[in-house]
Formats: sequence, structure tokens, C-alpha cells
Amino acid sequence: MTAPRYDVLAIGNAIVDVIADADDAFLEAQGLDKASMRLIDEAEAERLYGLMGPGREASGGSAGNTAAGLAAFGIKTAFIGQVADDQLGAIYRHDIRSLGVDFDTPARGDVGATARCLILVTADAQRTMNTFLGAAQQLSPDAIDLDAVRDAGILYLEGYLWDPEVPRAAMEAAIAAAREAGRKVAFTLSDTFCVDRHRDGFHRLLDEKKVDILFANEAELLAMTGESDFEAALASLSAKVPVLAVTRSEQGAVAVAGSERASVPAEPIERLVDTTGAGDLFAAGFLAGQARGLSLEASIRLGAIAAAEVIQHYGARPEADLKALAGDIL
Ligand SMILES: OC[C@H]1O[C@H](O)[C@H](O)[C@@H]1O
Repeated sequence: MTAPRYDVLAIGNAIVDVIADADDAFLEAQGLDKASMRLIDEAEAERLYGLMGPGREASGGSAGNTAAGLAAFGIKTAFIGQVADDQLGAIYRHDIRSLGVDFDTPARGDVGATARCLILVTADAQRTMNTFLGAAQQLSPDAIDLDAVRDAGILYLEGYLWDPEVPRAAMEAAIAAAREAGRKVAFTLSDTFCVDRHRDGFHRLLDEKKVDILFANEAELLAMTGESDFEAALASLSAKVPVLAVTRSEQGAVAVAGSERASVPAEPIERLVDTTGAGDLFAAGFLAGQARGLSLEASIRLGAIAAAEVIQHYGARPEADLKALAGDIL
């Protein structure tokens, strides 16, 4: 097989993040549960945006953050996601491309407004997310560049996009194309709410051997398996997928591939500023290792390094040189 054009091609919600400081009183006044994520409509997004303090904008979305992290590791990466033909859509395109990610999904004028996530960061580093999904949830099978999918070593998909029917069909088409081309498929469970809504569908993907690398955090792992014990859940889910990587916040991460197991403690950090994107950047590091054919141990270490970097500053995109942080691991 010839060397692929991309090491990783990611598909996900194309969301512009607007990140601002907030205090507990603001959250309380707005009736927001700290550290939660809620879906809002465009009118609520406009209202809340008007009340927030000064914010910074960046291309976000879970898989988009992972793509940005991969590019920061020097991995050839492309992203597919739907933006509208509006100002935020143009900002998204410029921002993600400036990070070295190929992003060629055409903007559309018939899908409402570009998605945005209003992220309120409190002094305890918690992020409270208010997400208007807009155009992102209109990603259709037509928008998937199947040649690019076939020409990517790993296809990476986010569970968040499994909710709406049309993007789900788009992802199924991408999986089929990747499989036909003999490429790997990686998938993140994204959120316990996603697992609760799509447990059967996610298990079907695993049973049909359509996923090679599965990402979960501890809560998602337990939700997927119905187990209450971490080890039992890990044994149960790892039996269904060639590589399983599980993040455990301050307890680090564990990865299992058949009879092989690797674990890593959380990287030491100087200060915790904003936990947005920690799981996304862990996936970036882990996939960087897998794309380069590194061991489970090296891949999980790269994941921990990238996650530790992103939680020490605002926003879900790496600011430090991840290649330098990886040193001779990569
Ligand atoms: O995983 C973090 C991401 O979730 C939300 O979708 C935001 O866009 C943020 O960048």
C-alpha cells in the first residue's frame, strides 16, 4: 500500500469556541451548572454572548481540537466539518488552516449559522460550555471527501456527530470507504450522554469490527459496559476492540491492546487553568503515536503530554511546541 496523503483525517462538529472568564455568581445568575455542557439555540447564544465578558475566539469542536493537536505534533492531518457561509465560518476555516490542518469542506448557505460554543472558565479551571450546533449538525454524506478518507492512514470520528441522522450517514460512508481502502478507524465516545443515547449503535460498530482504536473517559467506559468497577469495565470493552485508550483525569490513562496493557500517570503541571480539550488533546497525542507506529506505551505518554499542555492555558488548542515536548518519544 502506498504511503497515505494524510496520517489522520478527522470528522467532527466544526464549532467556533468563544472563551471568557466568569465567576460563580455569573453562572448562578444564568442558571448554569458548573462544568456542564448544554445545547442552546441561536437566540440563547446571542443573548449569553451579549452578557459574557471579553472573549477569545478559536476554531474548536472535539475532533477539530484533536486535529489541531495532531498538526502540532507534525502529523499530516485533515479535518472535515460543516460551517455556514458566514463570518464565523470564515473564522473557523482560517483558524484551523493556520494551525496546519487541511480543511476543504465547502461552506453552505442553507444550513443556518456556524456553530459556536460559549465557554465560561471559572477561577477553579472548570469550563461550563453552552453549545449552539447550527450548521455543524448538517454535515451530509456529500460533504465527505471519500478520496481523502481513502488516502488517510487513520480515520478519526467523534461520537457527538452520531446524534443527528444525516451526519451519522456521512460517518458511516466514511467508515466504509476507510475500511475498503484498508485504513484504520478511530472513534471517541465523546460524552456519557452520547453513550446513553447510542449505546446499542456504538456496540454494533465494535461488534461489526468497524473500529480499531476506541477512546473513552472513565465515566463513558462505565456507561458503555454497565459495569461499576473500572477493571471489569476495561476487561469487558477491551475484548471488543483492538486498541482501547481510557483517560482517568488526575489518575492518568490506561490503554489495552489484546494482552498488552500500558498506563501512565497524569503529567505533572505547574498550574491548572482550563480543562477544555484535555480529552481531545490526549487523543491527539495517542493518535500521533499510533500514526507513527509507536508502542502503546509511547502513544499513551504522548497523549498525557498533550493533555497536560492544554490544561495549563485557556482554550482547547495547544500553545506550546508539542513536537519539542515529545522529545525523542516521537
Ligand atoms: O471538547 C472540547 C470542545 O467541546 C466543545 O464542542 C467546544 O467546541 C470545545 O472546543
